[in-house]
Amino acid sequence: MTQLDSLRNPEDLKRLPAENLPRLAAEIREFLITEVTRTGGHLGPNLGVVELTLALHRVFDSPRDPVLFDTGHQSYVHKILTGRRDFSKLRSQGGLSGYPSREESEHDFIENSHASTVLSYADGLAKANVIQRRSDRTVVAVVGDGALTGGMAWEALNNIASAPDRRVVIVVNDNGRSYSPTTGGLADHLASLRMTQGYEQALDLAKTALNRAPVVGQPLYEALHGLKKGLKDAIQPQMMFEDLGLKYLGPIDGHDEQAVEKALRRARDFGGPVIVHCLTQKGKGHAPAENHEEDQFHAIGAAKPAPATGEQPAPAPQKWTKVFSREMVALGAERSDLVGITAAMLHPTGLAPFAEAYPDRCFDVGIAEQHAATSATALAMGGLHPVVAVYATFLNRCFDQVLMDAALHRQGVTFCLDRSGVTGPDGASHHGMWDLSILQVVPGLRLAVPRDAPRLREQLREAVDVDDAPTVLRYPTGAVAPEIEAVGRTGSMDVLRRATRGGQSEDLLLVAVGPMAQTCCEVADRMADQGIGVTVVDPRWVKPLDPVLVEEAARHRVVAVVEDNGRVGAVGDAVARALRDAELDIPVRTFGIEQEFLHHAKRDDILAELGLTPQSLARKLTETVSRQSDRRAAEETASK
Ligand SMILES: Cc1ncc(C[n+]2csc(CCOP(=O)(O)OP(=O)(O)O)c2C)c(N)n1
Ligand SMILES: CC(=O)[C@@H](O)[C@H](O)COP(=O)(O)O
Ligand SMILES: [Mg+2]
Repeated sequence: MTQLDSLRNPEDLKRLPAENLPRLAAEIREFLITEVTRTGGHLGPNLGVVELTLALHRVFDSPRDPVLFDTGHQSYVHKILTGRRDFSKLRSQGGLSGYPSREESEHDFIENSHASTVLSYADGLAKANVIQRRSDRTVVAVVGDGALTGGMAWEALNNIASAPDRRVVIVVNDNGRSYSPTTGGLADHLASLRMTQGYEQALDLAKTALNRAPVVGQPLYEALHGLKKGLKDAIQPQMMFEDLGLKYLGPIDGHDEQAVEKALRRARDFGGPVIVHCLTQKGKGHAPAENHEEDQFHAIGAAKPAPATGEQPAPAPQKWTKVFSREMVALGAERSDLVGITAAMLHPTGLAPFAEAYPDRCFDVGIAEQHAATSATALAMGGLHPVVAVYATFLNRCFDQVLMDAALHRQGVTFCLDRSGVTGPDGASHHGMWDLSILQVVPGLRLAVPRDAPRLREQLREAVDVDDAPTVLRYPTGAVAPEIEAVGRTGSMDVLRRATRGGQSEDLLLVAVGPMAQTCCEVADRMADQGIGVTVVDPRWVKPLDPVLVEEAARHRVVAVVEDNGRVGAVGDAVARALRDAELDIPVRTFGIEQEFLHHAKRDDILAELGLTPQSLARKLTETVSRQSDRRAAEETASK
């Protein structure tokens, strides 16, 4: 039986002799490498917190002492130690979430995978403990060096530091990386702390060596020590936190489980807010991850089945991100005013090649979308055209900045939202199902949803040519959709299928939003087989809607809109409002994501569950057209 097999809960862990822990850590690493390599997931971050999580659950009493994780992608070890070891369907339908899940365990608190929130939760829970006189409980928050570059973290620190009676232990999991090396002044500061620790070790080595050296040894060591003291004073590494009123312990080797335990016990017994600064390595213990320069296996895909003997592996499909990435590099050569901005996701958003080609024109602001949006507004005011590349779900973080900075000041900022719509394995807080709704209310903002690669290229160019309003493009995760050429264009709207019956009044106008064009064309083909005339259009720019869409609708009996976004307040509602404003009494059906938090599963499986498939849509719309025809026939009969 392995050590891991003997563990059922944190109590079992607490009873383990310390000398057993290195072997347990090795077993956990082996488990993570085996399981996550097969399923895909955040292997690197979790390999980096094995000893740290062991120490957390040996020192604190979860869930009485809530153990909170920022972003939550590094909570696999926490799950293993709290009785969840079936990783067979990790991040898949019916399997474990890749983040903490309140439904899964009483030991889990934060399901939101948006970074930089954990300290706010810690502050709130600590206040609740004081008010409810739970003075013997400690709130523990694990926050990464990347998450600490988010503004919310400092709002929370400001509050946590203001009350010395609140028992909060902040564990800074400092591996020097978000995906790429963490950027910014804070990152430099943390680096200086790491250096301090490096100096401590170097000095210890020097002391040992020099003490052996006759005569010159001791004086030389004193000189070195003076240098280090001076350097330490000069950098004042821990002073920043202590000046805030937070006790600082560290830096500590985050892979020395006993050292972390010792520091955590000190922090717990301190009885007030304490920072325990742990130095860790992303991907620790797995050389391919440790040596992976781009992101140390921050998030890996599921292992692909080996091709049958003799077969060549299928070429990887082109991704939406790659199309954006290449067009940005091309545009960067044509436009010296183009600048790129990322919120700590240079590679995942595809801006890395642009940064490589134009290093002075690309900025990684850290996990700070709000700062990204407002500093982009100022870059535009300064005569440049910024392109802010973020995941669609993270745009929520800077909605006010889009509204009250970029739009209010009518500045030409282009936001490119990758991973829009249903994403899949990252669950509720990662699906990009909000932007088509929330952006509808932003005055002057223009919103494009390209249906395929040529349109992404075309509309990115159209967007960066707009210098008096924010523009937004949004596209999904994964492989780019097949190209669909228009059979005509009226205004800025592409016609993809013209109803076959011709004549004044066609059965159905199907408005395809972006990549849903492929599904809508299949719907039209299915319905044509039933003798139903369907026109399919792609508005391309869904805000503002081109008036030609209303004119086209007037020639149809039913209008339907299909979009990969929450239904409420999105494009479907905008089309319905435009028809009402034109006093057109035509029924409008809107198809999209019901306004609920979606679980984790494969994108295609979720789209099928939502009924956003050709089969389901054709069936529903055939019924709608039939009911509308019957209604019209009845009205005609009644009017005779
Ligand atoms: C608001 C927000 N923006 C971007 C992301 C994408 N993201 C997920 S993890 C991560 C890096 C986190 O770095 P760190 O906090 O240091 O944790 P580590 O992965 O190093 O353990 C980022 C940028 C996010 N989850 N939330
Ligand atoms: C935790 C987080 O926000 C990211 O690591 C995310 O899981 C990556 O998603 P992609 O795999 O779509 O890049
Ligand atoms: Mg980090």
